[in-house]
Amino acid sequence: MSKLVYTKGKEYHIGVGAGDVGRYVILPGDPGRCEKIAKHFDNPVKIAQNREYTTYTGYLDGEKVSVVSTGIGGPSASIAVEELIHCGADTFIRVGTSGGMQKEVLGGDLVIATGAIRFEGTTKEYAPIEYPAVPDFDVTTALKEASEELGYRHHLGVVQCKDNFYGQHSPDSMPVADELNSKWKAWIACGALASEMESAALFIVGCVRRVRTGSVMLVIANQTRRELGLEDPQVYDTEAAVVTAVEAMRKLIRKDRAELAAK
Ligand SMILES: O=P(O)(O)O[C@H]1O[C@H](CO)[C@@H](O)[C@H]1O
Ligand SMILES: O=c1cc[nH]c(=O)[nH]1
Repeated sequence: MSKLVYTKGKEYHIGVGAGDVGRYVILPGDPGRCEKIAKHFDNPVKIAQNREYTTYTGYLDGEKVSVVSTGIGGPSASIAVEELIHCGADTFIRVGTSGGMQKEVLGGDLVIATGAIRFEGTTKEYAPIEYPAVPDFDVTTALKEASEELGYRHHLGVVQCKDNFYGQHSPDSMPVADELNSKWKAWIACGALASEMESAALFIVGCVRRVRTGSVMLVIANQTRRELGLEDPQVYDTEAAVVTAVEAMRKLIRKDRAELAAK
């Protein structure tokens, strides 16, 4: 496979190379969330910043771990994951924000994805649409256990991914309003918990490249509740999702070590 090279030994977009990042990587969308996540690592060091991709590397339980922002949407998220795989990473947890879809999914809750609706373009260039976007079972279990132990209100289930943020929030302003509205209604009827933009790409790249992926999202608000005239608490502090992802990563590191030691 041919590889573009940004500077010698560095990946073209993320600007890092083998040895700069750990096997274990936390992936926020927002570059501004990286420093906050890196504060949970031991000895965090800022490694690179290029386009929407900011990278810090540090340690958890003595294991090298990194945080790399993906930017918004499937195209930039898939690039980050592909290039991190080139650098040796194989375990990824997305820490994002999302909008609640079911009325019991409140602002401030966490959503741990068990699957993602592929209403976006990136994954169509990887896999036929019939193939489901699903995370790794062990990563998802680690996220579930971490959120339970930390006592955070959380939900496990399917998330909806799209490319058009304002197609979610102002569907009636779009020429394809009928399609957007009827599908949104169907996804809610099927049980989709929350809407966001990167998990489908992360999960499909994970399946195709045989690496482990998972996602935890803070719910910042819920338009279904607003439409039903219910109270709609709005929460923007992502710390609960960040701590859940960090603790889940610690669990995976310990589990991997125990499995290696038992071999
Ligand atoms: O907060 P992040 O991780 O960026 O995630 C969500 O926020 C952005 C939209 O506001 C999209 O990237 C969406 O997936
Ligand atoms: O409503 C929301 C909130 C965060 N991210 C989204 O994609 N949608």
